[in-house]
Amino acid sequence: MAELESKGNDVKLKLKQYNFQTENVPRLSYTDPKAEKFISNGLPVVLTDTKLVSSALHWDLDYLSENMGEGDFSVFLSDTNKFMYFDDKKIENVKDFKQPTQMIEMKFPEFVKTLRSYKEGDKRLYMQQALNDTVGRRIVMDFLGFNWTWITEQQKKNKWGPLTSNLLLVGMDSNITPAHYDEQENFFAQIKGSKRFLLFDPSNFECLYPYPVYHPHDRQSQVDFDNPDSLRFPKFQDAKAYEAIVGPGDVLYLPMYWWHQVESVPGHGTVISVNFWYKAGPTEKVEYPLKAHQRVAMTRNIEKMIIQALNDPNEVAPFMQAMVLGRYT
Ligand SMILES: O=C(O)C(=O)[C@H]1CC[C@@H](C(=O)O)C1
Ligand SMILES: [Zn+2]
Repeated sequence: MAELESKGNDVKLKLKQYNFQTENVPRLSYTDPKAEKFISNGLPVVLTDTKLVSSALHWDLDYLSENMGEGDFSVFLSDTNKFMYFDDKKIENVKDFKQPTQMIEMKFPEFVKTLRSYKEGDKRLYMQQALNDTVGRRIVMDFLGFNWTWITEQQKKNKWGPLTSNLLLVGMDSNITPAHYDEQENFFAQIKGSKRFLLFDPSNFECLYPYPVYHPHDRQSQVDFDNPDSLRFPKFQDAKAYEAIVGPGDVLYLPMYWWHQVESVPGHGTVISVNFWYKAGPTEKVEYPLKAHQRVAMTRNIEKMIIQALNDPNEVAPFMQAMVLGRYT
């Protein structure tokens, strides 16, 4: 991280600047009591010394090529540096939906070869694949070497549900995952290269205009951060961002429902990360006023109920407008 800090201004220069203010996410040792407090309060924090993925810090393209085994890996291709997620099960709900990326299955060596032969104008690549039991023995050993003691203690202390997956991310620098939120708790471990996170508290729901729940881009912001449409999205300028830059060995606690845009920092070549997604724990006691993320969860349930009841995504907007316009406005 020192390298990044010493080039503080340079990194800032290389990084895109947006028109919203950003505040830094704290960087703390995992031994700092404040760090545990952030996690238990569902606030983002960068932990600098968990050694969570120390056993994988030697991972690079050659090592992974030799040891990732014979499995197929999901590789996304994009004409731009943006890789917006979409749920292909919801494509039928939206007429003329244009897929922003294509996904192809590749063996790891083939992925590396394609990555290394990339030239300007080619489709950009981003491998995003949950680690599974098809990986080679060395990767299994590295995986077993993760600091499971610490992370399992966090899972228990915060009463989270089970670990659902570890997503391996291998991408080109400058790749961007546009702003979205997930419904799981996440420890995001950086292995090679650096990533910049722009994070927004769930209460920014009104400023980030998520797609409708029935849309393939459910959970993704409709706002193009590079060219925000202030007429359609007037509150975007009020969004309050936090920024975290993570380098090898850093772990970002990314609370569920927190919005995040993830940018692979230019100039570092291949960027490798692994995330740890945990199901949320049970809500023990409902306290009022409801928390922002609980309100978001409520909007999702209401939208799902209306979609199911009307059985036609095109009827949802008129129905909700009829319910609200002139009555609650
Ligand atoms: O871990 C998460 O929640 C994500 O959104 C991952 C999916 C794309 C990844 C990236 O680093 O670009 C981040
Ligand atoms: Zn995410």
